[in-house]
Parts: sequence; structure tokens; C-alpha cells
Amino acid sequence: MPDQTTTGTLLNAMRANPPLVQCITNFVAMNIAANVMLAAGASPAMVHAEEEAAEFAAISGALTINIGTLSTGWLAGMLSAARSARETGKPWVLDPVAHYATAFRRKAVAQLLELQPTIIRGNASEIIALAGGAGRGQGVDSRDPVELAEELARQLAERHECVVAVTGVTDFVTDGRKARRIAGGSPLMPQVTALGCSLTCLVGAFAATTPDNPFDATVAALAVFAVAGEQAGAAADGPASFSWRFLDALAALDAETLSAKARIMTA
Ligand SMILES: Nc1ncnc2c1ncn2[C@@H]1O[C@H](COP(=O)(O)OP(=O)(O)OP(=O)(O)O)[C@@H](O)[C@H]1O
Ligand SMILES: Cc1ncsc1CCO
Ligand SMILES: [Mg+2]
Repeated sequence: MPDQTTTGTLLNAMRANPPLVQCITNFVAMNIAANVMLAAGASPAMVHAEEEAAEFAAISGALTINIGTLSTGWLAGMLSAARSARETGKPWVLDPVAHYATAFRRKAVAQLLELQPTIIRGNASEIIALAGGAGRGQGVDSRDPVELAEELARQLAERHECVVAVTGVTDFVTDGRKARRIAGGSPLMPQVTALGCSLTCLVGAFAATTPDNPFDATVAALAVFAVAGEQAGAAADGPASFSWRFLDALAALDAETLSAKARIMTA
């Protein structure tokens, strides 16, 4: 099965040459996202200051931008990093956390979208609202099923000529033409904060590994989370033990197991 094999091949390629990924994430996610990246085999750097964000993007393999704890200073850093990534031909990933909640966030996301993200990753409520639909999100949490976001994700991908990933019980990835669903994970994942933010960083790591193929990169990152999440969930007693078991499962995951266990379906 080609998708499964590609996923394992990309995991090996990432670990053989750990990509430097500039992660502009949020105060909640910074620690867990960096640990997720290290466990999976990437090299994260949480660099967001306006004074250095653009310079750092130019030396990174990819950039990820998450607006979870936005402020004016951080936004300036995000915009200059995204401009730099575009100018230097680096893939960049947008995570539009709760962008529908306030005017400040809506405007920030509109400015970031103008800088043409390579990939957008969000939960179902975020993607529905970004495509102009009526999402039912509450703050940073989704209250919509992925299925409701699928058609809107296709439209969003076409409009912005990018890859769009919607995560939830079964994830959905599209570039506006082709699409995949990725099953797996655990109901404990939304009970641990910032795992979606961490996944956005890992999408950046895979995009750095295969910059000409952001679709396969996104599928690979989601498949890694789905398989490691399923393994951690099977042994966990609750969100706290899930959290450390998930890091251990990520670190222990090998390409053969990933390719054998990933459940990737054409949509
Ligand atoms: N009910 C579920 N069952 C299985 N996997 C899930 C479930 N909910 C979320 N996931 C997985 O959790 C990971 C994070 O996705 P999620 O949609 O929760 O992101 P998010 O809402 O942006 O998270 P956060 O904002 O807390 O970082 C993905 O790998 C997704 O597949
Ligand atoms: C809880 C929370 N608040 C802002 S960002 C964040 C992490 C999950 O998106
Ligand atoms: Mg999120």
C-alpha cells in the first residue's frame, strides 16, 4: 500500500537527517511540542521575537505558526518569519487556533493567509470557520465532527492553493484534489492540552524532510500521531499517563511498525 510505505520511508528520512524547525507556537504548547518533536526525531527551536524571527526562518528547514497565545509583538514576529520562509522557499504551516473568537485573531489570520501557508492544520471547528462556515468551536476546543469540515477543507485548499489537514476522531487531509482519511489516535488526546499544536510542529518537520511534497508530509505526521496515540491510549489510565506514554510511543515507533499499523484511506 503506497501511502503506508511512504509514511515509513519519510519517518526514516526525517530521523536520518533531523530537520531544524522554527516553531512559533504558544505558551501552553511550547514544552510539550518541543518534547514531541524530539521524541519523533526532529530538531525544534521555539523562536518568535520580531528581532530574529525572519533571520531564523531563513536557516530553518520549515516554519510553523500557531496563534494560540497571540499578542502584538508575537504577531509581528510571525508575519516577518512567514515572509522570510516564503522568500527563501521554505514550507510553512499555519495553525489558526480559535481564530474565530476575536477580531484580533481574525485579522491576524487574514494577514497570515496572505503570506500563503504551505499547509493549514486545525481542528474541525477552526477549519469550518476558516472556510466561511458556521463552526461551533468554543475557545480553542472543537465541537464539530471532522466529517462536517471535509468539503469546506477542500474548498479552502483550492482557494489558498495549499494542503489542509482537519484533525479529530478520524483526520482528513486534502490539497483540493486528492484526499485521505487517517484513523487511529485515542479519545484521551483532546484531554491533553496542546497535542494539536504539537502535531502542527511535527507536520513542519515532515514538510522540511520532503519540501516538494507537503501532502505526503502531512499524511505522514498525522499517521505518526494516530499510531503512537493508539498505542499510548491502549495502556493509559488517564490523560496524565497518556501524556508520558505518548512521548515514549513516539520515540519507540519505527518505520516498519508505522507502515504496518497506519490506517490511511483514500477519501
Ligand atoms: N476523539 C479522538 N479520537 C482519536 N484521536 C483524536 C481524537 N480527538 C483528537 N484526536 C487526535 O488528537 C490530535 C490533535 O488533534 P485535535 O483535533 O485534538 O487538535 P486541536 O484541537 O488543535 O488540539 P489543541 O488545540 O489542544 O492543540 C490529532 O492527532 C487527532 O487525530
Ligand atoms: C489552552 C490554550 N489556550 C490558548 S492556546 C492553548 C493550547 C491549545 O490550543
Ligand atoms: Mg488547536
